[in-house]
Amino acid sequence: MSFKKYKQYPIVQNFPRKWPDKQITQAPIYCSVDLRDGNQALINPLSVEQKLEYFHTLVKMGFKQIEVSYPSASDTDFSFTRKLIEENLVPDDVAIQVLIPAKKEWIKKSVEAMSGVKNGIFHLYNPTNEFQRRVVFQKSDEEIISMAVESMKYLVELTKDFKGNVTYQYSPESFSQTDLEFAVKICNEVINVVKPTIDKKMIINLPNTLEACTANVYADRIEWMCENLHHREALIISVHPHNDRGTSVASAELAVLAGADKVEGTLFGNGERAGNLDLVNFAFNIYSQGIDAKLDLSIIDEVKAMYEEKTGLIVHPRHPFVGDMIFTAFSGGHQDAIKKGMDFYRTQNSQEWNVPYLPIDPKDIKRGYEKVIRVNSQSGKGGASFIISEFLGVNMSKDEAIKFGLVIKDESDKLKRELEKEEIIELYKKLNS
Ligand SMILES: CC(=O)SCCNC(=O)CCNC(=O)[C@H](O)C(C)(C)COP(=O)(O)OP(=O)(O)OC[C@H]1O[C@@H](n2cnc3c(N)ncnc32)[C@H](O)[C@@H]1OP(=O)(O)O
Ligand SMILES: CC(C)C(=O)C(=O)O
Repeated sequence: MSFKKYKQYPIVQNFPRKWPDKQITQAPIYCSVDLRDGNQALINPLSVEQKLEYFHTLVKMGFKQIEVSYPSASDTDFSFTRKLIEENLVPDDVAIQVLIPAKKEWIKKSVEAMSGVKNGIFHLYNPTNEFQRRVVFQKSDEEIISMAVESMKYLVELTKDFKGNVTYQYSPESFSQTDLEFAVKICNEVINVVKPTIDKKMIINLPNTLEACTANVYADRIEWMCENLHHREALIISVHPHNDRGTSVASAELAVLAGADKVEGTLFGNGERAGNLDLVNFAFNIYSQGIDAKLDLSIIDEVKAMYEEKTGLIVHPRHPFVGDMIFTAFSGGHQDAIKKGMDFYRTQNSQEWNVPYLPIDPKDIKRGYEKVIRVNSQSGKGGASFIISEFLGVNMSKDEAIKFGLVIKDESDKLKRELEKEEIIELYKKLNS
């Protein structure tokens, strides 16, 4: 094992960045790529029926852009796209997106899959980083650019008679490892083919295909691209962060500050390797800043159950905002502050959530308060007295709470486990009978 075989990611030199002084003030456009990028990372990709149930959940949550398939990958992906269109299963305000590699036969197949679509996003991609240009594709820079340009021309030609709304999206795939000069050159050539206008925009998606830099560097790269792309006013800039360094949420947030209008990601971050951007985490971050997240996050436990069932993956109990243990405190200091904070919130009838250690009100996602305070030998008087006041309606004096807290701590330490709410109530009743 040697760190010497890795090299440091280049920063954007002498760049007068503006994004550090900005704040997120509204939710960006979300695009769920669960049914494509998430799907291609599953041990067993989803069936048509499973995709359909998943799709309905995404629609129910409020997603307006959903990448539904890679139509040239499999019969399942092709048939699912056809089913959505032929059976009119896509609401009018939802656009479906398909991923298309830059090869004629695959473009043709993808266009066939989208025939009759009401709102379609045709997402063309080819890898652009130097290593892939030279080693994987063995093409010159001009040939790689020509691959993108000719493919986009072919795509535009094949879709020119479509009656529905057609939007083109281009990704310089592996943008994360592509030098900026080349990335902007290839994107500008593709933009020249589509000729977007303010009224008919195209999407340029700048993926962090392999996350290898800190979030601030990704933001610099996005802002640099925004400043150097032609016809910025006619573009929707999209980002597609992966999570190889575990910082995809930060990358997405800073990229939005840097000018991104759209973010692509998946529920709970499923995706290749360490995953895609976790859109649930991202949206809750927005919500907990007092901004409309533009997704129905109140049904997240229902969504989580669907996700775990379909993907066979488990959402970690400490997953931000939604894990099973996310609103639970065992330690005395935290419990004491939570109890005092909750009492204050209720008695003052406060409109502003400001309870220590609880980033949001568990009730927002239809969770009760019973899991907020759980008692073991790390707990103090606050935990036990919270249980007694919350579930027995008895408010102990401070002295009484101190004594009772010690009884509970000893009992839990002796049993070497957490005490259930019922056990605590039982002990309280016994001591007071
Ligand atoms: C970062 C991302 O997520 S990109 C999306 C990646 N997703 C997927 O690949 C899932 C779906 N893919 C598939 O089902 C298959 O790879 C197919 C159907 C596209 C191609 O299958 P095959 O013809 O067997 O090719 P295979 O998978 O071995 O290799 C990929 C080939 O496509 C080429 N290729 C890869 N990406 C692209 C692209 N965007 N445009 C054009 N060609 C491409 C590769 O250079 C390679 O070409 P070669 O066979 O001439 O060497
Ligand atoms: C096709 C592109 C957007 C992709 O999935 C990636 O680069 O991760």
